[in-house]
Amino acid sequence: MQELEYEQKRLDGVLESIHTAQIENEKKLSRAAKDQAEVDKGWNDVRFKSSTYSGLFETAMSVRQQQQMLKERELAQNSAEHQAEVLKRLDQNPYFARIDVQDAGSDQVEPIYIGLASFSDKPDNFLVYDWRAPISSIYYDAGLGPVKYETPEGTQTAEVTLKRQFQIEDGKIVTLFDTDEVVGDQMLLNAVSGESSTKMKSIVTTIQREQNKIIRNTKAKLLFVQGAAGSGKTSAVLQRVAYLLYRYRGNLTAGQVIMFSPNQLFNDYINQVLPEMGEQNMIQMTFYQYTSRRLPKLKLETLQERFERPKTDEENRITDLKGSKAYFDAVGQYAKTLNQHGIRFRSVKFQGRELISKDEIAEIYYSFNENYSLSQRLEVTREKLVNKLRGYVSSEMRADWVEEAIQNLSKDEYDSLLGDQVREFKDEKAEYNALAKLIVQDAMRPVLQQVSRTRFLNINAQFVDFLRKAPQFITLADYDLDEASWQRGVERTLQQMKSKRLNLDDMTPFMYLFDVVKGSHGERDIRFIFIDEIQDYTPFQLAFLQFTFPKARFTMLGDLNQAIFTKENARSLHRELLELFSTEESELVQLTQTYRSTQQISDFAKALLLDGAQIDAFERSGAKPTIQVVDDFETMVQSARTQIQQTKAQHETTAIITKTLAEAQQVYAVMQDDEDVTVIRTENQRLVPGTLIVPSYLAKGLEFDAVIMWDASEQNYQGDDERQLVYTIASRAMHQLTVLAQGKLSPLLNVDAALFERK
Ligand SMILES: Nc1ncnc2c1ncn2[C@@H]1O[C@H](COP(=O)(O)OP(=O)(O)OP(=O)(O)O)[C@@H](O)[C@H]1O
Repeated sequence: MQELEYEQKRLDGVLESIHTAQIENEKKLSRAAKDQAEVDKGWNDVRFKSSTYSGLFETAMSVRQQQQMLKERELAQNSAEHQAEVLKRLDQNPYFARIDVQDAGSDQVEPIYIGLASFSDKPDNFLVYDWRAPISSIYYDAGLGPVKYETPEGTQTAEVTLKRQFQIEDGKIVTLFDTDEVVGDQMLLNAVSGESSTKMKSIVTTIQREQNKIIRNTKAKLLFVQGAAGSGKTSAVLQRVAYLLYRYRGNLTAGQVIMFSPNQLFNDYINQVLPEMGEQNMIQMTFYQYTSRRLPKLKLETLQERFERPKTDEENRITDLKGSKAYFDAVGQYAKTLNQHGIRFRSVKFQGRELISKDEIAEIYYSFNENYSLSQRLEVTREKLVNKLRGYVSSEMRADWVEEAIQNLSKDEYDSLLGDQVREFKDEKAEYNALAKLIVQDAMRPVLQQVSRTRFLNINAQFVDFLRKAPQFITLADYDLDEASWQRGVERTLQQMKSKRLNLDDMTPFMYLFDVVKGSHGERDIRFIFIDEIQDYTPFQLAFLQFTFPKARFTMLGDLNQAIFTKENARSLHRELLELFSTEESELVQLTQTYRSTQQISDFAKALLLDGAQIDAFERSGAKPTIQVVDDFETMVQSARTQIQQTKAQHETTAIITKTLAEAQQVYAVMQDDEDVTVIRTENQRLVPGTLIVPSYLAKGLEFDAVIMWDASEQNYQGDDERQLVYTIASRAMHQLTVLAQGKLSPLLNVDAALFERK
């Protein structure tokens, strides 16, 4: 009790200091606002003198001065504003843990209080340490006793004599307990027994040791995290972003960090975590969005198409080939041949007439010696073409259309054409020439622009040429394919391209070829790339991302058991990754403990896998999953309704996860008049509270209190390659899992009868 009193007193003191700091900061803010007003007033004194050179110079100088002042004020204001936010957050919850640490060589034991941000009332007197500070790492890493922790100056040894955890609400300590474990199980239990919500939560107070390793790793060029469903991969990685922004503050901005996520719904699900921790959000994208940004004119197949479109065996084998690293290398080899011959151009046209033919462009392109790279060739070709076009201006000035245009000029058009130019001409001819030149230059501007944007490259034709020749650069037989089957595949791609569409299989190679031909050096200012659900990427895509972000460190998270798009190929992914990144630069972290689901659900989900050995359930008890096999659709609906009512009574929410979108629509059609039911049709929707009906491929990464797996019948889930899908669906459930099936249960759900209840 004494301890509680002591801690409450200390807390009161800290809160008081926070309030004092808030008042000080308020003053700063209003001072900054006042200064701002003065700067604004200053603009009125900036005289725009533009008739003379010295006048212009003077104006520029005073503008520059104003800008400088503006910048300083803005900086002051921003930091004061930022500080206001930090203080507000600290006021709500100043800290969540205390560790007592005695550094080696020191005779003092120092209590360290850990919170979401650092706070000191005077220089070097830290009342709260940021959870990302080097010393805070101890809290997550070790129990009592001797410890080591990393500091910018090197490894430090110390002794931990106390670990204490707090829950603080409205300025009062509601719970306090001491522990000798890493992060006490009780605290973790409290954290994970909560209900699901439409937004992911931060795990800052209960980060586990293995997770902490992921969060604080700064060495690896490739950090590969293999973790079971619900093992906190995504949670840990969001903390990692926050950590990196802190660790490299001043040198790293949120705009230099990109997170590739599986779908938009997931983006929406995680986008509160960083702002709630007081950090800016990183750039979040799906690979789909990335490609559409790069190639807006080509439409990539949607997730639904990728998941549901039936494919023949031959198509599947082609897909395998196109996802391989060997195919990536094939693009590179093909591109090399373009140094000698074979580049495809489009002629440069003006008003429908061909000004420079393809052959002419090719002649220029290949007129440079073999030491030129593709990008240098393109660069000098572009320059030559621009010069050539400039040369056309004088011949074009004599064209009939120009004469006609001049004759038809109205007074206004005449004025705006000449703009600021002096209007005194020697004679009529000089006037005519001046006008003609301006008219032709105007008309040609778009052509010049196209040339400078290298539109004369015919990338579509180039890509088709590559597809046709690819068998020269890759061994088809390795993929059980022959020339004829390959060429049939090429025809299918061609058909798609006619309607400006591409599959993901083709889209990435297309972008890569485009980049290589243009000599792109990638997006070099991006420093960290995070890829969630890595198992759904192909080695080709990963090699491409590495090429695109050459300066970035990669963190890849995945669960090979949830490979619902790439299926069995995902198994070799890690090996292939090690070919992209050298072994010394890569680190693999495995997370085996799952936190999302109750022990009963985890055990059941694990049994669905053939080799689910490396999954440890967290000890949290709940009801066993139920399996109910019924005769018809109506009874399935009935059972679902009963389950939803039960979950609702406990203030929890249910998701019905169907295999396909069509099924989701079908279920929605009969349930739409029930209370609070929403169907998720596309990834661009938002998650809302209430009952959700979601197709499986959109449920990736999400979690729900209760999950109803819809129609797990033999008819619906047949092949062994759907095992991972079944596992992914089952592992979305936190407290309750209900499997419904119509007719006969899928053999994929044949697990030990002790693991579930049959209804
Ligand atoms: N250290 C932790 N403390 C508290 N809760 C945690 C911790 N780690 C994970 N969780 C909780 O476990 C659940 C699953 O975490 P998360 O979604 O990050 O897992 P995941 O590995 O990305 O899962 P999946 O692969 O299935 O998408 C979340 O509710 C998360 O809050």
